[in-house]
Amino acid sequence: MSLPSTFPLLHDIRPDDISMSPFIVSTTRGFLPRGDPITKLPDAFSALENLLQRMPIKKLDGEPGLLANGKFGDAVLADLPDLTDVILKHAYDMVLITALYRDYSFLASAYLLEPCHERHVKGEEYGLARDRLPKNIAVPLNTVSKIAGFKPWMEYAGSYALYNYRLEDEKLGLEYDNTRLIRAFEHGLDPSSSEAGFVLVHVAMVRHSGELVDGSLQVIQSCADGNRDNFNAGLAKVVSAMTKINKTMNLMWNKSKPGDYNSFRTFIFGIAKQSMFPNGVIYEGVSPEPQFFRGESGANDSIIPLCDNLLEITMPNTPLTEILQDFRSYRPGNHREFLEWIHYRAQEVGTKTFALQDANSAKWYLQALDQVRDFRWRHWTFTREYILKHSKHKTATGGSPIVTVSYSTCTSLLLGGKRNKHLLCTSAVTLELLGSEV
Ligand code: HEM
Ligand SMILES: N[C@@H](CC(=O)c1ccccc1NC=O)C(=O)O
Repeated sequence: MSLPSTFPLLHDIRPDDISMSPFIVSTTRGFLPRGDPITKLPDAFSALENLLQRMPIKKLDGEPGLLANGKFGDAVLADLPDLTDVILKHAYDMVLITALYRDYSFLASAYLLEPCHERHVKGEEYGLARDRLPKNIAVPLNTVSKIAGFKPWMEYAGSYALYNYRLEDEKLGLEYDNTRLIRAFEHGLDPSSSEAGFVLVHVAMVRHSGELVDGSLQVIQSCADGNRDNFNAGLAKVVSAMTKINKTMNLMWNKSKPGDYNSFRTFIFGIAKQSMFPNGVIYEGVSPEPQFFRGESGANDSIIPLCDNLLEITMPNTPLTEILQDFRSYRPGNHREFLEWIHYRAQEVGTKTFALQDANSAKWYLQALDQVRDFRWRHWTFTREYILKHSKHKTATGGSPIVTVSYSTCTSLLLGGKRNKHLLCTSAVTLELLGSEV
């Protein structure tokens, strides 16, 4: 099959156009939304806004909120009308619908996982979560998810991470110190907290993905044209963007402390493959059948998959391959289409072969690979320091088995020599491998 030689990528991000999804890949904003998320809901949604502001363990004013003392579940049942009809009147406004998706997915996670949080703070295991999502959350969440094209459960891009930042001062843009969270479970409304740091470092990294997208397109196009100089310049942009992304990633250690991670992590688990939800969740008013969705995860970020696809880094077939395939459906539709297009076009034009035919191109290509290796090594150290050293829970938020299974078989399949292991494996596979080795 021959693919279109160009991808309909946005060069003009049209931040004020509310008829399009906020998540359209562009050469300027990369994988960030086209425009910064709206931070306060219109008055028609004041009951929802009010509940969200009262929800976090520490509210914006520093006082304890509803999750601090197990009062959130009762407040949901008492104070939240079913706003589905109001939502349907705004179905044309994709920017608002995406903000509502973020907000209802926060409510759903907080509501169902509140009992697990209560046990976790007492030093106990998570135990069972609530297993029924009440109609006043379930129906609106299902409605906005359908319109926005997300799963009706919190996602990385459309909710917790990439649609959850605001600028303290509009003029100062996306500089790290100028960003704040819109919604939080724990202490995240305090910008110096580990929850804020965790999310805002992701945003600060993805901020550099415009240059990565731009460079990737140039690599594909110039390879198809046989234009060596442009090809090298495209790879140089990829290296430049990835160098910035990796440097920013290193901020995580300072902005979000490993020992703090597990307290807000309770709220970002999924409802599939988790001991807290052995029978999934009934969405009241939506379906009598239990629902199962993976939790959000950086595995749904598009930076590393873009590099893998562009540079033709091949993935070995392991028990985790299927899980990683499944993660793909938890990305915004346009991110997914773009990654697929890069995947097939890179093979069609032969980026790797073209790079290795020339010493200068090969140098740039290897530098790009080295950035991917750098990312994956640091990512593994995050997993070790933030999760494995502090948690006995066997499954990561996205539902991959983090510490249990012995992956020795796939280790030998994958590695084919220790030196290239971080390059060959996806991050999730890498951590499994190293988890069983280190
Ligand atoms: C303290 C910081 C982090 C921790 C503890 C962490 C942890 C994890 C874990 C446990 C997984 C396994 C997947 C699952 O089941 O959920 C994962 C996957 C992944 N994470 Fe992270 N992560 C962190 C930061 C990041 C950042 C900053 C990014 C990039 C923006 C990222 C990108 C990825 C990717 C791309 C995957 C796997 C998908 C693949 O390799 O194809 N992570 N992470
Ligand atoms: N899978 C991780 C969480 C995680 O990965 C994540 C969750 C929300 C936003 C970004 C994330 N980043 C990294 O992979 C975990 O199990 O803790």
